Amino acid sequence: MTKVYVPTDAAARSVGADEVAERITAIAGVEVVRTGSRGMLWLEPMVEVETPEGRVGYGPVAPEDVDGLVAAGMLRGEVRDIGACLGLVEELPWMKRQQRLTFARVGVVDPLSAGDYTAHGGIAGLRRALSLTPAEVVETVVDSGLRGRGGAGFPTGIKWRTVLGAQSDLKFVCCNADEGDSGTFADRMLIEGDPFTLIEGMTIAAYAVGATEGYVYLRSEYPDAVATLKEAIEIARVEGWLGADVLGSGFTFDLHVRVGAGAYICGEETSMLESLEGKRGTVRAKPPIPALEGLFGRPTVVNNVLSLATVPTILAHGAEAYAAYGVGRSLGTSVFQLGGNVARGGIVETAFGITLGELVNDFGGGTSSGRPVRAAQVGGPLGAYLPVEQFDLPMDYEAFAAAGAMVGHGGIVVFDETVDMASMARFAFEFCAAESCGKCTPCRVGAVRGVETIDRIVAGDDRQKNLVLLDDLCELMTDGSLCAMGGLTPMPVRSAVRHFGEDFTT
Ligand SMILES: NC(=O)c1ccc[n+]([C@@H]2O[C@H](COP(=O)([O-])OP(=O)(O)OC[C@H]3O[C@@H](n4cnc5c(N)ncnc54)[C@H](O)[C@@H]3O)[C@@H](O)[C@H]2O)c1
Ligand SMILES: Cc1cc2nc3c(=O)[nH]c(=O)nc-3n(C[C@H](O)[C@H](O)[C@H](O)COP(=O)(O)O)c2cc1C
Ligand code: SF4
Repeated sequence: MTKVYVPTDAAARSVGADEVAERITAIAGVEVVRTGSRGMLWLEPMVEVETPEGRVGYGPVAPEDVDGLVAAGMLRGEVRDIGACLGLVEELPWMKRQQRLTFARVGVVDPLSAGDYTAHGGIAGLRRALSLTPAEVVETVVDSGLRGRGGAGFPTGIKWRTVLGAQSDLKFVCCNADEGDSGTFADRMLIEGDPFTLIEGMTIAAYAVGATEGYVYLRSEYPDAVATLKEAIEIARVEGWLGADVLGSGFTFDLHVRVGAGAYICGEETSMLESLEGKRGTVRAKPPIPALEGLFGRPTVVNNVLSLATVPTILAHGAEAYAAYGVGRSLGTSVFQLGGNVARGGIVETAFGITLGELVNDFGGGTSSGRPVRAAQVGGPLGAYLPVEQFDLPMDYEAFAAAGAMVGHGGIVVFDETVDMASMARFAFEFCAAESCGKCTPCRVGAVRGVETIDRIVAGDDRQKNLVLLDDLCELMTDGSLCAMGGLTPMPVRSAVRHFGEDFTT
């Protein structure tokens, strides 16, 4: 029987996936399977067709297309490529060129089927972890080279080693699923498409450091992810993957979901901890680091969704297998996210070392406007703007840092030649002014003064003097801010001035 996979994630549903599924279900001889999204963003749901001979097509299908596709024989497998059928031929190679480890099951399995999960390799990592000592699990993660996928790139295993070594009667694992950065959506897609992987990763983390309780701090803007994760946790408890005696090992760990309230700053780990404790989300000074004094003052692992969701594959296949991907100190794969003015937006999981240009042009297909690409902002709203002349930069934490940029969470937002970089720099300050927690002066006041300074530069008011003032302000915010909100806002500003200075004249 022909199987048609129709995504269930929020983005796909917002463009009619439920109706597509309904219409296709009515066709004899076709089974509809709802999975998470494969990760390609389109204005129609990306549907995949599989016949007994294998996968025959992957492409966008709007509800009103279904009847036409049936008439064309596509759903009976007579048309080999659904993309070609719709005049779009790029999608299948786009998927095949990826190296999906963290996202291996996303778009393949029913997100809430425990049977599907184990049939596709789920729980193998947890079983392996439970056969090792906690210290051995930690060292496996250290050896894999995994670095924090939330943006800062701190080695995950080293963080866990600190928590393991801390003496306390109570320890926690907290997953940062606040995903506040514009142009990032991988955390959401992972949770909506393969939630058990995150649960498994958190359970392994808890075993490794000696924690008994975990929290997922999930943004309220993701109601589908909240519902999916809560249901997955219930199922995991029934399966014995969580609870008083995980897989009969005697180890106890349970997990709770806490929903944020729309503050970007609550993605900063110490604000997130304050919020989890029921307080207003403001930044705590570090040290002490959360690894030593985190949630309710106890040693706490704080990791991003993707850092935790990558741990099961590392445990299942070994540190060496994971570290075989990547370059330099940027090992493994990263889940890059293409957005903005790009022809084919979506998730691209590949080994580190791929260039920015390959991602934007080969995977992304250039701009959606058809005009030439002018710049990409990498790493969210606090990341640098890179001109096309720098698109041969490899996606590598150190190479980006050397270029005055950051890989961050792997979000890439593309702009065409019509972008005005002075207004983008102004926006960086505006964003900081709106999202600042207000605790320290360089950020709270500096962001407002930054907007005014850029306005004077663009108006041609004492331009040279104000450019110097802008540079001073950026230096002060970088060095004097309590957290990376104020500390990194100068990065997009300075990169815009450095690479696109012509936009700052009247
Ligand atoms: N994902 C998003 O939506 C988003 C949004 C805004 C910013 N960011 C990212 O956040 C980053 C900044 O985050 P940050 O301020 O938490 O970075 P950081 O460098 O202060 O910390 C990174 C992580 O390493 C831990 N750590 C640091 N030193 C340690 C040590 N010696 N031992 C154990 N653990 C240690 C920290 O507790 C934290 O968990 C930026 O680079 C940006 O890319 C991400
Ligand atoms: C303003 C600000 C917002 C942040 N938002 C997020 C976020 O939404 N998700 C995230 O994982 N990390 C975010 N971070 C980074 C966290 O503070 C922290 O470094 C991360 O959760 C650690 O996990 P990792 O080591 O697995 O990346 C943010 C940092 C700052 C300064
Ligand atoms: S840099 Fe901004 S967000 Fe961070 S503590 Fe200071 S005021 Fe708050």
